[in-house]
Amino acid sequence: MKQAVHFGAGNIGRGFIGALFSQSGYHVTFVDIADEIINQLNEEKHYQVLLASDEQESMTIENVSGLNNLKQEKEVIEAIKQADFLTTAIGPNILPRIAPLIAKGLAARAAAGINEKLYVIACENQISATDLLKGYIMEHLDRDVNLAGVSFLNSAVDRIVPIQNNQGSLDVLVEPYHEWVVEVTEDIPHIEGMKIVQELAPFIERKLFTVNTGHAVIAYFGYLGGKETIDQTLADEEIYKQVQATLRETGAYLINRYNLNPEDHQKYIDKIIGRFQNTHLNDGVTRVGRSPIRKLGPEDRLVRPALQAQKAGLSYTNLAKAIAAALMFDNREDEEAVKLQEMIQENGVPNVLKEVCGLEESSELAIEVLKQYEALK
Ligand SMILES: NC(=O)C1=CN([C@@H]2O[C@H](COP(=O)(O)OP(=O)(O)OC[C@H]3O[C@@H](n4cnc5c(N)ncnc54)[C@H](O)[C@@H]3O)[C@@H](O)[C@H]2O)C=CC1
Ligand SMILES: O=P(O)(O)OC[C@H]1O[C@](O)(CO)[C@@H](O)[C@@H]1O
Repeated sequence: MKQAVHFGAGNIGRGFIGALFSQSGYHVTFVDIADEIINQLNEEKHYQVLLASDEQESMTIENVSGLNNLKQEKEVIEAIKQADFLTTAIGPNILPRIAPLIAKGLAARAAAGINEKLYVIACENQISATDLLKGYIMEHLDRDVNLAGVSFLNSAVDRIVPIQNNQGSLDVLVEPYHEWVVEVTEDIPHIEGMKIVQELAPFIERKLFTVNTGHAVIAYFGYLGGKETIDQTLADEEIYKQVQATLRETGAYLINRYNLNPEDHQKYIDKIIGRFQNTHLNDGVTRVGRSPIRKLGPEDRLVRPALQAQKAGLSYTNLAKAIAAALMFDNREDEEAVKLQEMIQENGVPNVLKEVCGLEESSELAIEVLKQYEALK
């Protein structure tokens, strides 16, 4: 049987990427630090993916097992030796932590003279996540290790999978929509639901700066407004208009940059807003707003489109307002939110804009964000 090794047996791992491999006839070995999930995968050997829709369809995901990367290093290395695909959905900040073990697996493959193809794909909300992962792996590999059969492919993943409200069960509730786009310039085995493109940039920017920007706007304004979930927040007319105005700004940048058809792009935006309104998902604003330091990074969903819009002479006021709202995300349960608020308390917003967002104090965007921050306060 063909083999996929997937790091991260969480929501996207079980509810999206692992499920597609299983449905494509692969055995999926999930690698995770969560003992409970790993043990359950090995005992039950299957789980359900449930669609968040009126029809409540479900599908059984079989041929799955689990390994704990902290306790079963040898077994993970062996699984990587046998793998046809190695994927991750673990969070961009965790990639450096799993890279040493992946490097050991690749070195073991090379030492055993295994020349079969292995495709490595990081499935994270991050531009060029696989390139980043490759960089971390290379730091732990000797230069002479033969990687001839290994292809590192960048990708964009889009499926809303909320935090699961079913402690003790492997089943995952997911939205019906999904898109997995992989940048490939060679022949690659067919995987159900994987879309192949020659150039990923338009796809990942369109997705990050529409789905993720829109979601972030809802999450941060929803949090400020004391809302619990994304669909509840969107029912607030003022926030709904704020989301639309922000997506008009990212849309103008995307249309200009990638020569998109404006009508088609508006349809794309409308469809995404419809996905956010799904009442079956019960998706919390704190999940969607999680890790604000990462989300405020220079290459991420708020600052990058704002800077690009500014450079292109387009409006970015609403994006600046969203950045200001993100700076106010003071969820005590979120490690990064706590750190962000400490940074603001200790050094002030202009310093955070420089350190976290890469914005000089005198830059037009920093000045606009500060103005919006004061207004929101
Ligand atoms: N949930 C969603 O709707 C979407 C999430 N994504 C991206 O997918 C990635 C994963 O997100 P989720 O599945 O939502 O997160 P999650 O928290 O449900 O899953 C992450 C998994 O990684 C495991 N993990 C953490 N540290 C580890 C380590 N050092 N070694 C091995 N396993 C470790 C956790 O135990 C957990 O099971 C993130 O980059 C996210 O941005 C992308 C699209 C949609
Ligand atoms: O997973 P992240 O990057 O923390 O951000 C949450 C975002 O990711 C998603 O889970 C899926 O794209 C969205 O729901 C949301 O925009």
